[in-house]
Amino acid sequence: MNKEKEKENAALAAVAFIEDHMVVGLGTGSTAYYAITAIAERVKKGLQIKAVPTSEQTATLALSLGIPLTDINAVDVIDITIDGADEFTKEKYMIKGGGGALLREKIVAAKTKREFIIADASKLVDHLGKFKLPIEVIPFARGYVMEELRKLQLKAAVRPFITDEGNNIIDVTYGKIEDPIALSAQLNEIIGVVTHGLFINLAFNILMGEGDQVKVFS
Ligand SMILES: O=C(CO)[C@H](O)[C@H](O)COP(=O)(O)O
Repeated sequence: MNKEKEKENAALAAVAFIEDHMVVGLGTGSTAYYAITAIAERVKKGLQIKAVPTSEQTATLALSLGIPLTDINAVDVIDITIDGADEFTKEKYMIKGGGGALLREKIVAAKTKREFIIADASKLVDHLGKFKLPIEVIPFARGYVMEELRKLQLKAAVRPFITDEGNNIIDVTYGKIEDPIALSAQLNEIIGVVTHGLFINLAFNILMGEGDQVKVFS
């Protein structure tokens, strides 16, 4: 079974949870794309939802497909969000932000009752860290944060990319993250860090396409 079919199967399984009048968070990336197009098909057939996009890229896509959007600050809660991940463990720890949308993705996830993460089977890992960890920093703090990471003897590189919030991203090579919870707290302490790509206790279910099945991590 190819990776694209696994992504699509996971996306379709998640989209089935959406009901009329829900507020739906729309993720960013190539896996979320399958969910967004499937949601658009249901909207065309009469599904009534309001959607909150996690990036400008997703907002543009959703609008082009006729999905009605709303402002995140105009809703109290998001019922369901469907988003991708760069890596995840069976404990539902994740690295996100490969596409640079981590800040809005994390805010949307925090405001969501049921966050469905969709992925193909290649994203499941025993330990996080093979994927470089994105850290979003305000531009003024870029040099300072790079220096702090150097002091920790970490390999870090500024990504040639500006986020939707006008910030920079530093990608850090860890190899293996032994304790994601401790690392998350440590990174949050660095002045100038807006957020990082470790998502802990934010996924409700992870739906992973594997062959022609969809495996659920809950
Ligand atoms: O966090 C993300 C974007 O910021 C994406 O969810 C993540 O990069 C996965 O993308 P893809 O589905 O294309 O592999």
